[in-house]
Amino acid sequence: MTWTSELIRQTVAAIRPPDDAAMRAARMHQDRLTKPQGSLGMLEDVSVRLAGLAGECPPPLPVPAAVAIFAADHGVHAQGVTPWPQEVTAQMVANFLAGGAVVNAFAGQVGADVTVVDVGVAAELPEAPGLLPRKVAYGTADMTEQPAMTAEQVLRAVETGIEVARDLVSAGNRCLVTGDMGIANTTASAALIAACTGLAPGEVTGRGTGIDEAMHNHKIDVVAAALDRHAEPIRAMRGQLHDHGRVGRALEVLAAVGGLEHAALAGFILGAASRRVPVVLDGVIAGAAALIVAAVEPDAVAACVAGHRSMESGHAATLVHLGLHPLVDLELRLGEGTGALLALPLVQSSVRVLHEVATFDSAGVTEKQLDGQRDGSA
Ligand SMILES: O=C(O)c1ccc[n+]([C@@H]2O[C@H](COP(=O)([O-])O)[C@@H](O)[C@H]2O)c1
Ligand SMILES: Cc1cc2nc[nH]c2cc1C
Repeated sequence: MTWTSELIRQTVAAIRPPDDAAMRAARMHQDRLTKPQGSLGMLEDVSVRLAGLAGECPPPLPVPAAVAIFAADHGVHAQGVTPWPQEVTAQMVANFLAGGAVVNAFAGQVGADVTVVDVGVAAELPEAPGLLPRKVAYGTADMTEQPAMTAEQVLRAVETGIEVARDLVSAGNRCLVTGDMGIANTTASAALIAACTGLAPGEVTGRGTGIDEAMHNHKIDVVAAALDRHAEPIRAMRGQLHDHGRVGRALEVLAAVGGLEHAALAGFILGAASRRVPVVLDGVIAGAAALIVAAVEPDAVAACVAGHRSMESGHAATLVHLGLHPLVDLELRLGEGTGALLALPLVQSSVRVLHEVATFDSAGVTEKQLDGQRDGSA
């Protein structure tokens, strides 16, 4: 069985490590700007990381930005892991396209374009402006019974994400934002997070859209059952050194317990990284996809900015594992791309500082005095 494709291979091969010289230049430039050194806190780190990604200082302004909402359904829904009926996925897609969801309000507020991608919604969706019909399957299979996706399906979904990233960048976008919609996708996310981090299902399985304790306990058991069934590919991925098989091993785990939107999001992140364009991650679903990306190509994480920390348990551990620091923490647990969109102006502001803020020299502002200068002895 082939667990990679020419497009995926080329995309991964194009990903480069961050450029040290550009990062050093950005750090030095930050230190010359008219502000006390380090006073922009985490925003300075974001600007330095984006300089490393772009390979130049200052990096391009991450404007304009576009959010891609990958929508799909999940066979594991049949296990009773969420109180919401599966048709809500398709209904929310219609709501996104009509402009009536929270993601539309937030995208409007920050000037981001919205694209909705049907990568695996169980229902047939009518054509509509703003909808990319890229259905790979009518939802996944139940991961407690068999792999959620076939090899062919996971590859097509990853390729879809790569192509969406490529097309949004070709259209002029300089920042990509992840969005997702899929009833039951927090169960698949928990399984991916447990598989990639080695943490126990009870530590990474959250309450999703809001479930009671009994359903939460059952959801943990469902995640544990899926991990047991697919223990072999998970062990193979976690035991691997960085050899040539790492892409296939990670994608086999993604196929076993992931969703079609996770696969497309993984491709979207890889596509952004290969084009050296930043991608702002939303919550636990994008985080789970990013863990697979890190297993495929660790350097791709340099393209990622963690927009926020979701309330969903498992997301905090995911960010620690990725080495990413969330920009905002507003106790959100909505998905759609909402947390990432709120963080977008912070990312953009961090880079604008490198472009526009005067230096002490150019503005004629006196710099902080050294100890010796203050007491007149130097
Ligand atoms: O982004 C998050 O961290 C997040 C946390 C909880 C729920 N969600 C959203 O809620 C849906 C999945 O919830 P559930 O309970 O059906 O698994 C899906 O459409 C996600 O976008 C998203
Ligand atoms: C109403 C609703 C909106 C959502 N947006 C993202 N996931 C969602 C889940 C539900 C149930």
